[in-house]
Amino acid sequence: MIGFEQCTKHYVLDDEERVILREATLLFEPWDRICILAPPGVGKTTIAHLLAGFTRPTEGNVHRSGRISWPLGFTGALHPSMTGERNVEIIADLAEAPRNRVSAYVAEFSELGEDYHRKVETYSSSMRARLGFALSMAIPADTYVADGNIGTGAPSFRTRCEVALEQKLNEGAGLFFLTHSPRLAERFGRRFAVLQGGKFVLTADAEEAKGIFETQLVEQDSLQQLVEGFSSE
Ligand SMILES: Nc1ncnc2c1ncn2[C@@H]1O[C@H](COP(=O)(O)OP(=O)(O)OP(=O)(O)O)[C@@H](O)[C@H]1O
Repeated sequence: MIGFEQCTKHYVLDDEERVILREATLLFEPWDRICILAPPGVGKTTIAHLLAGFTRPTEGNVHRSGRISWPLGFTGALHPSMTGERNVEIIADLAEAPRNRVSAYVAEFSELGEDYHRKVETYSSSMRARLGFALSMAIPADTYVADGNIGTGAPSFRTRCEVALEQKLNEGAGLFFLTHSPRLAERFGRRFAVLQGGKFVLTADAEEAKGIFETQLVEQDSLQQLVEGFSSE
């Protein structure tokens, strides 16, 4: 099993504590397809980073085994003064994946054309994002980690990303996906949860998760209006 066991994660910023997880447990098989619906700003990226091994829990354990991807589309490892191609070669070597195959896949998938051979610092943010997502799909994983959306940029590229991920899942890979999109959760998930009070709450199906999530959105909106009301007084 992989996942979270009695896991607490909080940040302290300017004496203010932000709790993301509070003694939360969610254990699953690497090939499970878990989608967690959560409103904006409650910690989706942080939780994805915990499972990807980018950050550590404040308390408790994160269990990782097999090949767990970094969050899909992650671009933080790209070195700006190297070309897209050189970055891909280095990352393929580190992941012990065949660099020629990985590079050919990324060049084609990212649709960067000649820019693939230019320095990453010359890329627009959407070009970086395309490179990052193509790389995520090119490096094999047993469990893919994602937060937010699947893919980025133009609708045609997003569709391409969704189709590519679906193919990996159909081939047997697992998915741990935190999102605010019920559509994406329903499309990619087989088990569903919401994040509530810093805990993972598994639901019977996508419909139940969506119901709880929509209530959370309404509550978040009401709270926001309340705060704005106070600050304008
Ligand atoms: N390194 C950090 N130090 C302090 N606070 C942080 C840090 N990283 C994130 N946070 C805070 O933790 C909370 C959750 O952030 P996170 O990015 O994980 O949420 P999210 O659900 O992915 O957000 P969004 O939906 O906007 O993408 C936010 O209040 C954020 O300001």
